[in-house]
Amino acid sequence: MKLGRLNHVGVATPDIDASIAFYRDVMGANDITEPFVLESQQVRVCFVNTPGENGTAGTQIELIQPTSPDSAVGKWLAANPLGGQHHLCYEVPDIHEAKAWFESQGKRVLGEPRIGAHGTLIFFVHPKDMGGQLTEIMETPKGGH
Ligand SMILES: CC[C@H](C(=O)O)C(=O)SCCNC(=O)CCNC(=O)[C@H](O)C(C)(C)COP(=O)(O)OP(=O)(O)OC[C@H]1O[C@@H](n2cnc3c(N)ncnc32)[C@H](O)[C@@H]1OP(=O)(O)O
Ligand SMILES: [Co+2]
Repeated sequence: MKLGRLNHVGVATPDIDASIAFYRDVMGANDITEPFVLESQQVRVCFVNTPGENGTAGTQIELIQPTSPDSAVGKWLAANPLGGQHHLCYEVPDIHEAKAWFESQGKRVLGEPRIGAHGTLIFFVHPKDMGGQLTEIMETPKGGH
């Protein structure tokens, strides 16, 4: 498998509007997308775009607020009420090759690849098999960033 760029850091929050104000007013972010609900993942999500180099896209902070306490992020927030780093997302050129690779390494791939918040195929690998890090794998968008 060929590891691509770190596409985003997933940051869970109990209040996405307060987190947007924090990234804008404290962190000086000037490129934050409008939040939208991704019902399939029971999250309200937006992206804080950080500057890249030489005109390339930088890594994003993916702010995720659960729409239900029974969701993956809702459960995580119950144990981490302030929120914080929830997962890392790396790009790969071929999502199906990557899934086969992680399974060959004995890592638990959570479900079949599905369309994620960036509109490309993604899957997650269980944190207990990844040194404690919930890891999202995402197919590199065809048109780049
Ligand atoms: C914006 C949408 C975008 C997209 O999908 O495109 C997203 O990124 S959505 C993000 C939300 N979706 C997910 O996180 C899907 C993948 N996650 C899961 O399937 C579950 O959260 C899972 C399987 C990792 C844990 O679910 P479970 O029901 O087993 O919850 P437990 O609380 O029992 O956790 C078991 C065990 O894992 C530890 N854990 C849970 N979440 C995390 C995490 N984010 N990072 C690290 N470790 C995590 C938890 O502490 C438990 O450990 P233990 O030692 O047993 O207490
Ligand atoms: Co994500």
